[in-house]
Amino acid sequence: MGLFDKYELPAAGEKITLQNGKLAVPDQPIIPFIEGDGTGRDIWKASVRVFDAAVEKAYGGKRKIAWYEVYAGEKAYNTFGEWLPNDTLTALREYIVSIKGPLTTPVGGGIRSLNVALRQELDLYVCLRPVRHFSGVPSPVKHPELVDMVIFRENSEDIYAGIEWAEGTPEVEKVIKFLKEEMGVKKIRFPETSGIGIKPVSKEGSDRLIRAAIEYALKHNRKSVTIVHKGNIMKFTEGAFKNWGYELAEREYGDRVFTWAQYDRIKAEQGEDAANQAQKEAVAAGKIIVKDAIADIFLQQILTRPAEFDVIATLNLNGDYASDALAAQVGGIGIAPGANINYLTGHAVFEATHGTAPKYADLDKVNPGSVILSGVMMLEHLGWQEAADMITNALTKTIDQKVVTYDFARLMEGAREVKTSEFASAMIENM
Ligand SMILES: NC(=O)C1=CN([C@@H]2O[C@H](COP(=O)(O)OP(=O)(O)OC[C@H]3O[C@@H](n4cnc5c(N)ncnc54)[C@H](OP(=O)(O)O)[C@@H]3O)[C@@H](O)[C@H]2O)C=CC1
Ligand SMILES: O=C(O)CCC(=O)C(=O)O
Ligand SMILES: [Mg+2]
Repeated sequence: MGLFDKYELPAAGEKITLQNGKLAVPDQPIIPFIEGDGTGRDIWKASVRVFDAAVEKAYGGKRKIAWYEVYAGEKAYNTFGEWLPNDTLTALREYIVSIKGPLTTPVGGGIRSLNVALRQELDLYVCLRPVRHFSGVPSPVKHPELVDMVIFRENSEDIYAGIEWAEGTPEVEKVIKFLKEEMGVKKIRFPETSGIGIKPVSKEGSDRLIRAAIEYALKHNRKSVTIVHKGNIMKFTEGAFKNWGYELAEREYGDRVFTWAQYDRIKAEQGEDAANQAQKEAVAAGKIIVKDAIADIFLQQILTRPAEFDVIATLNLNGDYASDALAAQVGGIGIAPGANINYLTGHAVFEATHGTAPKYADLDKVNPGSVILSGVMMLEHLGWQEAADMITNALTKTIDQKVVTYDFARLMEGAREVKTSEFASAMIENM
């Protein structure tokens, strides 16, 4: 039997492979893409032209991406009668690096998130979302340039595991009975009418996420890693995440980090001045400060003192909220890129932070910037830095010319509002 049940094999290109833990990228790599639902369709059409133009210009035709369409969401359902065909998972595994548009998830019922399913099936345990300001991009805050953070969101656990039972079902009745009778739980306020959700958070899952964040901070000369959690309330999930983070930082990176757990120990033994002095010396020695913040105050402080935050390591739900909040500070979700990565297998699925924005679907209206910048992250992941830089420069230049889509135009003086496709064309002209 062939590789796929329903899909044809790619017509052109060669496979990316993993050799000695590193990606080996041929000049014509096969890269699967999922177009996405809703505005995903408008955005993909525009973005792919930008990617192809940049690669062509950067390498004079020597390199070219062999795009390979795979299906998920509405297009998959309409074509194959399945929301997430097995062939898609096979392709994403086989070809290692891919990119996707957003996929719709119904609220309160219906299918579970296909986006989350892809992350779980490929064990893409890091959701990496860099947030920084591009000059000229309109922002609701006075100093958007102070925001330069990289979110490491745990991508395989937490309430996104989808372990929940609906109110009124025999299943939830059974779970509530078990909790009351066998676990001594007395605090379910309305046991007759509750739905129940379960939040699994493991040491292994937390360790690998926090390790990836610290590795990133070391590699990119960042100043700090902040572990963001709600550990005062959820002690054995979010609180444990914080504790495991400090333990891992000291155990695996002892000579290259200084943690606030260390600070607290020094303070308890030798006083506050000694602790401050120890932290000062660590900073002077170029060590990374590993600290933590409770999620609610974190959301205030990223607004009031963004310069104090750098790399962020957090659990799945916190990371989801923080991503959209931080995106707003640097110009909105129209320009917020991301990647889902397994650093051990090399598998990576690049995708924007935003969703399908259905009210704008097929209007050729929305900002393609998030997917375009996700593509920049993908090109960097492939080691095609020249093409990546060409796109970033073209994006900056186009925005500087005040040629922007509706989301920026409504916040800018003297902007020329263009369609999704026109923005891509303007970028290509600016390369
Ligand atoms: N990874 C994924 O595939 C994700 C999927 N989703 C799914 O998407 C669907 C819709 O979710 P929703 O909560 O409405 O969030 P969306 O991110 O889809 O849209 C919310 C708002 O964000 C703005 N926006 C989104 N994309 C762009 C863009 N490219 N350019 C400019 N502005 C943009 C628009 O704001 P305005 O109206 O102010 O112009 C839009 O109304 C849901 O089914 C959800 O589950 C959500 C997030 C991620
Ligand atoms: O899967 C979805 O529909 C939403 C996911 C999401 O909001 C995210 O990953 O940021
Ligand atoms: Mg989200």
